[in-house]
Amino acid sequence: MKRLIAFFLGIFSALVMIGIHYSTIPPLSQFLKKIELQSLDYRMKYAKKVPDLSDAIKIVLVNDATNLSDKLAAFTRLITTVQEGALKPKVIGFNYRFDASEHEELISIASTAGNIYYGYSFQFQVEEESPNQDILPFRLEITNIGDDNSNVFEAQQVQLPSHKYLTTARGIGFVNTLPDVDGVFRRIPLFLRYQGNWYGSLSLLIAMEYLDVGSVDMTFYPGQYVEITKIDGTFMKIPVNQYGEMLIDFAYGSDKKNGVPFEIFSMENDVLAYQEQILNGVIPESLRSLQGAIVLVGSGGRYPIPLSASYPLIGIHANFINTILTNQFIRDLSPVFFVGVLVLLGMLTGLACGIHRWWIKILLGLLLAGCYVAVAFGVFYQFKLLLPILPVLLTICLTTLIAGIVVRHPAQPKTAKSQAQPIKEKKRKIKAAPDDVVELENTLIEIREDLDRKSIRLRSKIEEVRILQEQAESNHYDYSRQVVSLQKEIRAREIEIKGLIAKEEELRRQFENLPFNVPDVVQSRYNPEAIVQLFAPYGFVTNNDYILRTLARAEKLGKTSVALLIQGEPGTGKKLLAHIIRQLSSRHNRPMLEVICAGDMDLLEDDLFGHRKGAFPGADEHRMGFFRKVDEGTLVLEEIGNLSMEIQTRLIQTARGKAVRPLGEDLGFSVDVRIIATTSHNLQDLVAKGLFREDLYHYFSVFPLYLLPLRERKEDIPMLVNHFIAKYNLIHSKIVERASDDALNLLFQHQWPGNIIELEKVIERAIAEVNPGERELAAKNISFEEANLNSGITDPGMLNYLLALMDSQRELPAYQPLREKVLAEIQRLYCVRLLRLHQGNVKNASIDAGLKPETFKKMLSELMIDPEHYHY
Ligand SMILES: Nc1ncnc2c1ncn2[C@@H]1O[C@H](COP(=O)(O)OP(=O)(O)OP(=O)(O)O)[C@@H](O)[C@H]1O
Repeated sequence: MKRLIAFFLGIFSALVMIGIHYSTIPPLSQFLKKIELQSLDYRMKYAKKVPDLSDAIKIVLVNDATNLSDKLAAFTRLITTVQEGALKPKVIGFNYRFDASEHEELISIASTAGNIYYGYSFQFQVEEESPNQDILPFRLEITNIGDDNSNVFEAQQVQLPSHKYLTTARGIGFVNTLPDVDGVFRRIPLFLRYQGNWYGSLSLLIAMEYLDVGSVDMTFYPGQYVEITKIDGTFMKIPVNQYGEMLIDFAYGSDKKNGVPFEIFSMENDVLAYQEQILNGVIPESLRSLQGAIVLVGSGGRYPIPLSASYPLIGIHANFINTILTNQFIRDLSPVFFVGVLVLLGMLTGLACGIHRWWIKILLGLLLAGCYVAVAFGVFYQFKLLLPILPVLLTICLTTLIAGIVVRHPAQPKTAKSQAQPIKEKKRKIKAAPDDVVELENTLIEIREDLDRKSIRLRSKIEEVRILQEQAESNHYDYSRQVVSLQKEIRAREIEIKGLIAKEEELRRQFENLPFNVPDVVQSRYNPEAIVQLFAPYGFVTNNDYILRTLARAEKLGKTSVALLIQGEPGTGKKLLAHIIRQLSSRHNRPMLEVICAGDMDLLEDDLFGHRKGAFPGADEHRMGFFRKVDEGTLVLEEIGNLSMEIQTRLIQTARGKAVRPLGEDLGFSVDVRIIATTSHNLQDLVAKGLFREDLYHYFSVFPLYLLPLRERKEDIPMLVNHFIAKYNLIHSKIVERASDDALNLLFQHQWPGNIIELEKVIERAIAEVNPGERELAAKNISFEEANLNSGITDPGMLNYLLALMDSQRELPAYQPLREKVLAEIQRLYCVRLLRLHQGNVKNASIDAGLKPETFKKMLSELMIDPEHYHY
């Protein structure tokens, strides 16, 4: 459904793009306009392509403008009369304004020559009033041009419409001597509007003449292009802005490295200097090229480019005419092709919208925009076709954004991975297990076991040294040779162990850099039936694929002696799994101890590592500590995330060094203990907050096992219910066989914040309530509240604390940690009740609590409570 919405949004975006294209240029802000101009500048500047140059254009520069009219009259007479037109150009354009009354000779020579234009503009007739003010169809009648000189002179007064980013010219013919506001010369006008009339430019006139389009139909679409239909039916389009100005690439011809592109003659040095020669019938070879050419006469700088000279117009006209003659103007794109591109883009945008991760969406949007720019540039360079970049880019970005908001995806339920391994969460899930990953993990297990073995051996060597030294002291025998050789061995082993640790570290990093989650890969190979059969006798019931995979991995890892970490919310079965792992391991008949890492940390430290008699006041006896008590066995450390930094430091030393040093002892005792740690915290977060040692985290996190919360595996509920019915039938002497459908429905609806332990309590109470002889648990027997409250206390340390507080025999706990713990637990219970009441609605819950939503949210995140879980 969401994909469909996204797809239609894509189509919609395509329609928007098409709409933008076919409407007149959309009202872009001045800012955007500026960007557009700058992008054009950029293209012009970096268009390194050498332009095609028409050899039809010849430029005659007037070096010295004194007696200009006479000079031009002499020149005109010369080239139009000599040898019956041997030098006669096709068109001559004077880039000057002359007053007919003052320059009679020149005007009369020019007007009789027939192909000489000395004005700057011509007026043309608008054929009809277009219903659409934006479109101006007209017929260009070149034959009329120049007949009425008054138009020429009137045109001198034209003031172009002023525009922030466009040229303000002083009059037709003087255009583009002024730069745009940003100092760049950009345009040449094809058309100018003056007193309600439109005027065409000299350049246009000359170009039309040369192209033999003495009479053409033109349609001027301000802001888009001028369409010129030639007599032979072919047409061309010249893009113009809304003021009739043509975008012209001044880079053409301005490449000074390649020299001046057009052939240039100097009026005084090349042309008039040969006057006598020419009149005698000898035409210098260099001047022959004027015949049949477009001759532009004007004064100016050395180069026919419009950037520095005071009269740069011939450069502009030459460029412009060259552009038309060589077809280098930017053409419009075929509508079919264009629509095709837009629809494709729209659909891709739609697809991008269908992806739920916002950053992928943004990346895709940018990628699409990048593709579009690349296509637009490619099309521009290859075909000289212009794709409207800016509006389309804007549309792509906007549509992606809007669609991102509209196509909302529900928050993803936290998966096993997301809690178990936040880093690896980012990685792709894969179905098959590549052999090399399994291989890699096996190697890691081997290294870890090897490390353990070698550390134990190292310990025994150190022990030997100690014993020898003690014996030497008592029997005065010299053992120094043996001691030296042992110490040598110890050093060698230490180096070996260092190497192994480095190797382990490297492999661990490799795991982290793999593009997928290692447990997922390794766990994907398992036989569900075998796993169910293996775990059922231990009272572990499940039907959930992920849990079965976890059990498969637990079985594999369980057989080894490596330290393990079991993660999961309270009541998900971590302890149960730890017990089973121990049962499956070779240490099953060795001692096992469970320690809740909570309460007074000093006491716990003493519990774990022990002390020597007299180590501190009140230490009347030696104390072994749990590590030594369970030597060769298994130590389960519950809620390892609660450990103080001191204990963490001693723990990693003990775990790595395989030796425990009780308080007050100089030397450590070797111990071979397998540690299984459990936690309901996100240890990585604790590491980030500086509350958990990174090395200890890595020590355990290499082989993590994660148990899903019950709300994410509700398919387990019926099996679990049956399991607990059987268990509590025995205890309460009942004969219940099953739960009714209504009861099961009720159980399915519940979100189980207390997980399986909560379910167990609900069933236990229901069984207790059921009448003797009844065979079915009914919905009425199910009640959650009390169970919730009981299971609500999730921190085992909390209970320890409270017990210690109430039991006068026990040591009084320290106030500060007690206060923090109790407060945190109360906050947690309170928040959970509130969220349940408001079905996960944070805003309402915060109002109820009299807190700002942000404060409430912060509190939830500190307590690691996800409101989504109460959204039912
Ligand atoms: N898959 C299961 N099948 C049957 N019983 C289960 C299962 N998982 C948990 N239980 C039962 O639920 C109860 C809670 O399990 P356990 O104490 O192992 O959870 P925990 O995660 O260690 O809890 P906490 O973090 O609060 O210590 C136990 O009675 C256990 O037997």
